[in-house]
Parts: sequence; C-alpha cells; structure tokens
Amino acid sequence: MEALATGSAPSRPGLPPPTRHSTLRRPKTLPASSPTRRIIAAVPMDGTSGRPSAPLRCTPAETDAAATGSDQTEAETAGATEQGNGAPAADGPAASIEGLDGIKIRRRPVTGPSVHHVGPFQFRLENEGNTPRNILEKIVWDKDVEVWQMKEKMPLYRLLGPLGSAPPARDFVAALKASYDWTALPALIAEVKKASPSRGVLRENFDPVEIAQAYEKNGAACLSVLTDRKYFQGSFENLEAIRNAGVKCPLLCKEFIIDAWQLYYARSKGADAVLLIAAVLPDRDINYMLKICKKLGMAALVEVHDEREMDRVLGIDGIQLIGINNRNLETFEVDISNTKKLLEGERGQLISQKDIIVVGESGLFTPDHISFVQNAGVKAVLVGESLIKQEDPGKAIAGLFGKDISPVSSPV
Ligand SMILES: O=C(O)c1ccccc1NCC(=O)[C@H](O)[C@H](O)COP(=O)(O)O
Repeated sequence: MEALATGSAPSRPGLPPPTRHSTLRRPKTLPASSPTRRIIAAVPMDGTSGRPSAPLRCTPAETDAAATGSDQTEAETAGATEQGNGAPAADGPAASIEGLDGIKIRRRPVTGPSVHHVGPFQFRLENEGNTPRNILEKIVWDKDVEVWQMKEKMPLYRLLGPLGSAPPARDFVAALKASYDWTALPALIAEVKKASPSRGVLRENFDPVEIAQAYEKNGAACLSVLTDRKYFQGSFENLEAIRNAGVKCPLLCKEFIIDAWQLYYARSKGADAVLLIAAVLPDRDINYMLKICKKLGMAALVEVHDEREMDRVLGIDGIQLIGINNRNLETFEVDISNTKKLLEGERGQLISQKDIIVVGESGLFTPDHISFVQNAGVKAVLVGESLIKQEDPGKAIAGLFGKDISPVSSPV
C-alpha cells in the first residue's frame, strides 16, 4: 500500500523501532551536575526476603532510553539521537532544556532509566531527568512504552491486512462544516470519555456504543473517542465497536500520538480523524504526520494551548483544523477565555484567510459558554464532561446549546 511508504520520514516517526536490549545498560553518563540524584530503593532480586510483592521490572522505555548510549543502531544514530524535541539524547544540562522545537515536554526521560541493576539488586535512581515534570510528560513517557510494545506485537507490515479491510474513512471536516451551516451554531464533537486524569471517573455506567448513538441522534456532528486506557479508561475496542455499530458521525481517535505507527493503527480501527498535540510534537513531526493522515484519508485536529503553539501551527501548511484547548494539560487549569485570546487580532485574520476551522475544546458547560467561543470565532466545539456526566448524555446536548440541534429539528 502506498501509504505505508515511510522512506522519507524525518528523524523519529516511521523509523524502524530502535534495537532493544535484553539487559539494562547504564545511560552513557548521568549529568555530572544532576542535583537530585537519589537512590530510592535497593531490592534483592533472588527471591530472598525483601523482595517486593510486585517486583520492579525494567520496562522497554527504560532499555530504550538506555539505548541512547554508545552502541546505537544506525537508525538510532541517524534519527533517534534526539528526544523528539530536538534535545540531545542524553547527557548534560542541554538535554533538559525545554522549548526546543517549541514543544514543552521532554519526549523521553533524558537521563535514561530510573531502574539500574547491580548484581542481584535493582536500584531506583531518581533525578530530574527521569522524573516526569507534569501529567502530560508522564502520559507521553508511558505512551512511548505502550506504543513500543504494540509495535512489537503488530509491526507496520502486519497492519496492511487490517488497513485494507478497515471501513473507509469519512470526511470529518465536511461533517463539521455541514453542521455549522445547518445550525448556525458551532458543530459539536461530542466526547465518549469514561474518565480523565483531572476529573477521575466521569461516568460509572459507561456503554460507549449507547452513548455514541445518543450523541448522534441528538445532533453531534462528529464524535471523539478516547482510546488511552491507563489515564482515560478508553480503548480501541470502544472505537471499533462504535464504528461497527453503524454510527455515521465521523470518529476522532482521541489518543496521545507520538509515533506515525499510531496513525496507521487508528485508521485500521476505523478512525476518521486523529489528534496531534502541538505541546508534544515538533513541527517536523506534525508536518510528516499530516501527510500520512492525508494518504490515509483521515483529518487531523492539531491542538494548541498558547500563542506560541498557535504561531507554530499557523506556520505549517495543510492544516484544516486547529483545536484550542482551554485546559492547560500541565496544570489542569481550565479557562475558556483562552480561546478568545488566541483568536484575537492577526491570528484570527490568518485563520480566516487560510479557511481553517477552529475547534474550542474543554470546559464548555452552558449556552453562554457556547456563545462566548462562537463569538470568539470557533466553528466547532469539543465537549466531554458536561455531556457525559448527565443522566442522559444525548438529551444534555440541547441543554448545552440552549436548543434542540438534532437532525430532525428545524434549522434556524
Ligand atoms: O482532561 C484531562 O484531565 C486531561 C489530562 C491530560 C491530557 C488531556 C486531558 N484532557 C483532554 C481534553 O482536553 C478533554 O478531554 C477535551 O477537550 C474535553 O474536555 P471537557 O469538555 O472539559 O471534558
């Protein structure tokens, strides 16, 4: 399949997975100046007393991070010698400089694994370089391990079959435009989300298909389906089940995409669109992933949170959808005036010139909130909590918009 040609890939996405090593190696060096280097635990590994009930294990990410040492493969030397944020792979203070390439988080632990083996012991050495600084960094580091494990089980070539038999991609952008034209209100992307790191479990009695059908019936233009299991209790099974149940609304795969492989996987599970987070992905990755999405027929919702990310994204060609997240993913603070702030002045003008649809994301609970972001310039909204927490999430849509927006209702 043509879309599988990843030969022109820049550094990390699409590269063959780095060689893994069965034993842990020390990272080349720990930063000499490492200020908070601490031994947290020393655990004998031979089953004698003192062994923890859930033994510490070295994870692929740990071996992977260690692989930034001296015996890298050619591919790693060519591409993966960066953290994915342009930072040098391992040593020294430069490795932890934030903001290189514009992204705020470190894509991997910069000082290598926190777990080390000495004889029969495992040591956990924590320092600034291998301790996540915020939830987004933690999610992305965990995602790195998860994606590596998934790729091991299902390498790209083995996705060919599922990709070929996946239901065809539907036009996510056209669905948003049609809804906006019909209702003269922001098109709704309703989120199928059981839990979140900031809010915990949002809905105990969670039937993803039933919720998706209710959203569709009550006027959602598109759906956003959380697929991350660890932090959102979502799954690709949910995405697939919703697609297979005959829901016609195009589906956004709400995932933390860090590797091009995930785009193919999402498409093979029936996704029509994916989320690309500017705080996580350098421009070159966004560029590259947009091209793959296009080949796969999927839309990409490129998410920003601040002016800097917005300016970066506005410099990238081919973007059709920009999501402004009102939630700061590092602090969980939600402020819907963020949408207005990012659309003021020249940025708003450029967005109109480029015919980009802006999606207002997070913290939208009332018709006033919807009016506020619409007046700021959004043509679509992404809403989770305020719908999913209601007894009847479908009916809650009319409450959110202040009127019935279902397809059977009359247009304005
Ligand atoms: O919501 C979180 O706690 C969260 C934490 C870390 C990364 C992403 C997170 N949420 C993703 C979203 O921003 C929302 O799911 C989406 O925009 C809908 O927001 P809401 O309507 O407030 O549920």
